[in-house]
Amino acid sequence: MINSKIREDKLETLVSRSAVPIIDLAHCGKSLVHRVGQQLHKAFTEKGIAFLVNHGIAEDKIKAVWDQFDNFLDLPAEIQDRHRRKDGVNYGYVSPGMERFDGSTPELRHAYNVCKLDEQNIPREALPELAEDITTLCTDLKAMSLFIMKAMEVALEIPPSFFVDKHSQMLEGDDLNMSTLRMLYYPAIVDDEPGQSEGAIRCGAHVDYGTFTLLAQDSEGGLEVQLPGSEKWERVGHLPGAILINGGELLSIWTKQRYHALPHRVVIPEQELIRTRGRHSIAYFCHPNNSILISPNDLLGEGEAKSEDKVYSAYELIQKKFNDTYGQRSQ
Ligand SMILES: O=C(O)CCC(=O)C(=O)O
Ligand SMILES: [Fe+2]
Repeated sequence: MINSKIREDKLETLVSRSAVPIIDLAHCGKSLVHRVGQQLHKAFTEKGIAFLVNHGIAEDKIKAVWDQFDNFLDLPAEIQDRHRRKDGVNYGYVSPGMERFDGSTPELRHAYNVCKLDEQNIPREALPELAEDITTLCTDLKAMSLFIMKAMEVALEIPPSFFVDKHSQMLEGDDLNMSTLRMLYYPAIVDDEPGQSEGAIRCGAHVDYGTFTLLAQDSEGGLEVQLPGSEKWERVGHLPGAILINGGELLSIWTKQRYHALPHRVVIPEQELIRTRGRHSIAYFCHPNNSILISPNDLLGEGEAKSEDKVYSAYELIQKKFNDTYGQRSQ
């Protein structure tokens, strides 16, 4: 009996194989922005993913937001309904089954998107502490994103502020910029419950749409990625306290695919014990301002030929993606 259960400590992960680059954001010695830039450049070109450690965002701040999202999910349905994501906007509550990343399989997860720190985006009235905790975390993640952009500018040898200027309206509202803090809760899997059949998924395979994503996940596991050049799904694993960064599609277009947009998904854990527990994560999706034109010719390397492809704005590119994900349901 015991043999039929897969033990967590026996599972091979990218963390257990030391296959994910780890980037230390603590300042020591050489100029921080240069070192981080070089390490990010290597990580984005070779793997599309890295762990950021010593990033200065206390674990308590992240846990506080997870706890507050649990409180939201305990609210009466009529209060939750008032905060549902509506047609044409990105902020608000998305209940299980509303998103379909692969176009067909519904996601078994609760999500709450925040694109601006105001009453409309955050259920402040229902949960004043949630508003406070989200505001603190958003401020930290935004600052961290801006630092990462500066490091990327140095590594790519492009004009200072190239990225920072194009992301100047992060968290000023989805009408200006689609950057989003997304709280996520994947409920425990109860076998035999309708909708949790074979083929069910916590989050279907996709690449993130924007510039890059910062992801804080708990220790429950389930996140899998396809590393560049491979179709094999590999478990990421858990590095305590680390924040994961993965490249998005816009960054990949911008860099003429030199930086990878990493396919990823969240599966239902194989281990019986773990699947009966819920999983929390928080993603901060970093996007350029909606009006920015994303041209692969902006960052041409020496001697590289110009692309003749049609140039779209960040807004046009993301709308196309949203239509694929939410289908006719909410977009
Ligand atoms: O929950 C996670 O770990 C990943 C979520 C994700 O990839 C997404 O929402 O885009
Ligand atoms: Fe994602």
